[in-house]
Amino acid sequence: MSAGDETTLADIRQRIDSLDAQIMALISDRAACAQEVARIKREADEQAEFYRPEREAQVLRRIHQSNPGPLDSEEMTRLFREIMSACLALEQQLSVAFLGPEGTFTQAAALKHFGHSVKTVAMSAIDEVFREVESGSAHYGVVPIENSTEGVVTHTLDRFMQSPLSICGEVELRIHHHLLSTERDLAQVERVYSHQQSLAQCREWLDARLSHVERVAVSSNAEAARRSAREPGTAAIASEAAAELYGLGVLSANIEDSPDNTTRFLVIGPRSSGPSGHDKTTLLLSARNRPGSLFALLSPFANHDVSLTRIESRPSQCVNWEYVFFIDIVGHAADPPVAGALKELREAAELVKVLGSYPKAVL
Ligand SMILES: C=C(O[C@@H]1C=C(C(=O)O)C=C[C@H]1O)C(=O)O
Repeated sequence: MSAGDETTLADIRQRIDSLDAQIMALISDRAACAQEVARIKREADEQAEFYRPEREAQVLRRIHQSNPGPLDSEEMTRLFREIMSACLALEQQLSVAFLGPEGTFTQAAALKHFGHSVKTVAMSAIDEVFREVESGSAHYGVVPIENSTEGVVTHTLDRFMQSPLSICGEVELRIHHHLLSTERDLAQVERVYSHQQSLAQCREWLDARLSHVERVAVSSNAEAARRSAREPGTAAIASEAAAELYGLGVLSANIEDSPDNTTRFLVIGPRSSGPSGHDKTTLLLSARNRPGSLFALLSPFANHDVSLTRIESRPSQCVNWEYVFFIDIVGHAADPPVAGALKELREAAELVKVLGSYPKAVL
């Protein structure tokens, strides 16, 4: 490097220092605005809602769409996710219950959705996450819904049948599995712990690289990491967060057989979200037990041009009805086409429960 390069570097670093000072001043201005918003909300209503998922989704969408580069839009949006999280924490420190233990993918989903300025509280079962939010001990909860890793979808769906809570958000998370261990060498690994689903999702890799090694299924990936940390000669298949938390090294990264393995989570809270412009609605429906009843449930959506993105049937836990249907549709319950479909549906169905309208996941 020449003396000229050194001078240029010094100049650029000086510019970076000055930009950092400006960024800090701007973030502080933004934080002061959030405090002002909090004051106004508190004055208007003692039980004020500080967290506004629809507003946050709109802010993040705007950032995602208007990012000029060179930073990737996802990266820029993540930075703003954290700025907003810190601003909201000035208004109110949120507590978010999640399906634990510490280091699970559900915790990663909670932090992805709310940012790192919330307090996450580990629960040992989905039912406990619901109860923690129902009792008001936690403000919000995060539970897996379409989960290729923990295999608990039906549990979450069934719990909605008896819960007064609403869905106020969704989170999508790319699932990467890593082989974690305190050992430095694959040859030292004699046993691998993980959740049964994760073992299945890494089967080809395990067959190729660790075919001789015992595979032991445990209750969660985080539990696998916890055990492996205490037992020499073992490894766990789990997330990067679990590696950090339990002091394990990454022996081999991204060992999942299918690289685009995504899991969806729901955010549950006392009420659903306001309209953000790009929303989804989840409904719980049951039909009268007679021929053509499923058709009667679905035709109102077609009549009002509302798209269905998912339909799931579950045995009802009631004597009156045989099955209930969980249906995801595009749009907010307050959007005219959805409102029209719901009105028509209420005449045809035995039960129509709007589990929640919420912004489509931005990140
Ligand atoms: C500032 C507000 O409150 C919270 C913080 C937000 C932010 O920092 O941008 C956005 C929505 C709310 O969760 C608001 O309601 O506008």
